[in-house]
Amino acid sequence: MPMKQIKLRRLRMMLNNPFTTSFGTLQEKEFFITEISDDEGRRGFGESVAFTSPWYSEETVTTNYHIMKDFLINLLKENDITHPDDVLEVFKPIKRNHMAKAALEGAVWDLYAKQNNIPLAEALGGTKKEIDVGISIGIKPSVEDLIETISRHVHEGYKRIKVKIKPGWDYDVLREVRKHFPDTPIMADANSAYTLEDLEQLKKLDELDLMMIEQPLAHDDIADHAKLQAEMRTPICLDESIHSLEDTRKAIELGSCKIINIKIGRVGGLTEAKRIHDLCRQHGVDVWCGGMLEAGVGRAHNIALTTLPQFVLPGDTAGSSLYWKKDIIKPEVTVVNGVITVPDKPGIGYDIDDEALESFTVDEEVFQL
Ligand SMILES: O=C(O)CCC(=O)C1=CC=C[C@@H](O)[C@@H]1C(=O)O
Ligand SMILES: [Mg+2]
Repeated sequence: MPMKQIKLRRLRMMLNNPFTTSFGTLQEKEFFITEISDDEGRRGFGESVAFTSPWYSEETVTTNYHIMKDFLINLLKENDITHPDDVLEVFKPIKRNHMAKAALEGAVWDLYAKQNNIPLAEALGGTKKEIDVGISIGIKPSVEDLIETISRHVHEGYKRIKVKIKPGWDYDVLREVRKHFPDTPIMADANSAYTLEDLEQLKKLDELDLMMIEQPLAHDDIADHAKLQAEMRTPICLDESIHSLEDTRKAIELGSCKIINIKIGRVGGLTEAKRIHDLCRQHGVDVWCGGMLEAGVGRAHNIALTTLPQFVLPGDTAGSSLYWKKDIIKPEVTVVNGVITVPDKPGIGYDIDDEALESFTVDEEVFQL
């Protein structure tokens, strides 16, 4: 694959609404937009998803920069890439740092699709023309506030509502939510806030007919989740503890979950995401695409991945305007009645709004390949 140069841009964007999880509140997002160009002037784009502090995983915006600049870009320089799937292999000597790897691999995939004049979704083997999406709601100051927010999004047509929970903000809150929305698909995300000592409290959630409970136990656990799943009727979905195809295989073998949330950044890129998808398909494990409060480029990658057939549950890729006053792609991602129409232009399918991109850039650096 012809590749000429890489540009790393550090961006800073304000979220429209603060996002609160069991770890704290996020108001601003800092991340990298990676751009790989070829001699013909084609440009492939990727987006890093780590946060500024390591609360979700060990990676941060700064570790992403260090790993890309000091290791991964050199590996791209030194190795021939004939297909984007090669990138996973080329990056193998570097342990973990999946979000840094995915940020560069995503740009290679977009460039490849553009060089072949096909949509990224098609390059990945996806077939859906439309995808169903849900929305993730952060922890709110009061139950009334939460009910009001859910009500707004249910009326907008989002296909499922994800509510963040933590000890002290779980069963009673969800019971109220269920009372107000008896027929809405509702799920809970605990971001690893519980242990097996909370078994009785977690089992109470079985009454509420939730679609699933996401990552109730430790961020690095697969074994205890298997014990919990054996005790609960509600499907468990793993997020934080699935980093690879191998993790997925073990989780399936142990019965740690019935559903997997695939995040491209968390698993090291689109190639690994696709492999995890394929294994889940073989085993009848449902998957959906998670979100990391992405700007337009990351959002476009999520949409392309979601066109694969085993993404049978609505993902977290909501419309751009819920997150940003202005996004960095044109047009922005729009959701109508909980559905996104997959773009059919080559690559990620959305144009980059260069003016917006420039306006959010705080730093940039160019590397020749
Ligand atoms: O809207 C989105 O992009 C999804 C938001 C969301 O639920 C999450 C974003 C980032 C970290 C987590 O708190 C979380 C998740 O765990 O899925
Ligand atoms: Mg989660």
